[in-house]
Amino acid sequence: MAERSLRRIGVLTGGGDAPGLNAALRAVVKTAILRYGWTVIGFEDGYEGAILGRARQLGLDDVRGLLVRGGTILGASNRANPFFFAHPEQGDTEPRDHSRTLLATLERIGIDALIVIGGEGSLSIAHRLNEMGLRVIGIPKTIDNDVRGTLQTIGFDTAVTTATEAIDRLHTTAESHHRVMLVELMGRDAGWIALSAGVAGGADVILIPEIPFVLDRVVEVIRGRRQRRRSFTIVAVAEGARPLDGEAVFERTGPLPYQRKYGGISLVLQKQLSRILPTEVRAVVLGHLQRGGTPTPTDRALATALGSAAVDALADDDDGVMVAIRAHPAGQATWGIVRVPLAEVARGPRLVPLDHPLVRAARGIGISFAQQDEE
Ligand SMILES: Nc1ncnc2c1ncn2[C@@H]1O[C@H](COP(=O)(O)OP(=O)(O)OP(=O)(O)O)[C@@H](O)[C@H]1O
Ligand SMILES: O=P(O)(O)OC[C@H]1O[C@](O)(CO)[C@@H](O)[C@@H]1O
Ligand SMILES: [Mg+2]
Repeated sequence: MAERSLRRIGVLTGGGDAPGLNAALRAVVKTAILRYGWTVIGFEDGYEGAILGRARQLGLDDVRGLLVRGGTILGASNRANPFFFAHPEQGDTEPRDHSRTLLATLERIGIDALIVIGGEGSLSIAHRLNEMGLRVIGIPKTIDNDVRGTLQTIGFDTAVTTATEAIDRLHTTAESHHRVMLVELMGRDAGWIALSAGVAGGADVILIPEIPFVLDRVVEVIRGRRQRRRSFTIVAVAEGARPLDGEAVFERTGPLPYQRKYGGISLVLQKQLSRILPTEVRAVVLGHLQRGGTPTPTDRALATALGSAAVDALADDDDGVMVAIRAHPAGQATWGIVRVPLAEVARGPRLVPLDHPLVRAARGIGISFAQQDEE
């Protein structure tokens, strides 16, 4: 039987943490033990633990209470990349390719297959390791929701819930003080959080990386609202948003193209708008509040379904795939689980399509994206 051929599986949580990671770990461990009788080894701090051999067995007692707990009991890392890693015990002064070190570590610990719970970055790494012969199953998690092949990632719903609540709160104070409030939301190169929370929170302007903005258009919206006796304006800004004639605001964290840390666009806009407008303009960077705290019921359910399905995929002898959420083709349920090749996931981040129904609806109700040719 397939389930007897796999006895000892590894699991790690890569990239930034996200609410629901622990719920996914719980589902992996419980399904592996209760349904298949396997042993589960958890690697600490993402790929770092898999390279350095920092690992521990996870039993049923270790995952008790995890459904509602934010973060990840294994620790995470959004820096440790086995293909570009400075090994502390091998005297590396510069990062180099340690993918073979990782494979040797897994072999030494006796891992048959690895479940990688990660975002687009960690799953791209998982794809490369799979090409080198490691048996891998991916689970999509990231508050950014930027993973190809799945409708939704674990953590996104919680981040949008937190961001929406923040916009709701900013509304009342903005209105009382007749201010322009800019709220900067995470998401890297994708605008999913800003779009979803912006629409759900009733923002007046939404700036996302997929639609480069024109500052004059933002000014026009604020002035237009004042003329209609709306004395305040809420602007939801994705951290990766960029002006049509300029660049996003980020720091480089390394030489590779994806080694960027976004943040600060709302403060730049605050200064620019303050120079032009008589109105008071304030900026709020919501930051890691979006990644913290207990997962929403939706994220708990997705994490449980995806975690359990990843173990089933291994039991079916599947390999090199990510378990994903798709609209249910037969329509008996609102969603179903499919398996998507990691090669597809590694093609790059999933950005907001310009014809997305939320973009259309936002425009329909008068929300501005500050686009150059906007009506
Ligand atoms: N396209 C890529 N190919 C290979 N490695 C990547 C890629 N993008 C990012 N990485 C590396 O993968 C690791 C994790 O990436 P990243 O920080 O983007 O997290 P993630 O898995 O996408 O999750 P999250 O976006 O939620 O933080 C980092 O070491 C990063 O340098
Ligand atoms: O925790 P750090 O290293 O500041 O990373 C922040 C980044 O991670 C994310 O929260 C998740 O990918 C992004 O939205 C954000 O740009
Ligand atoms: Mg990512």
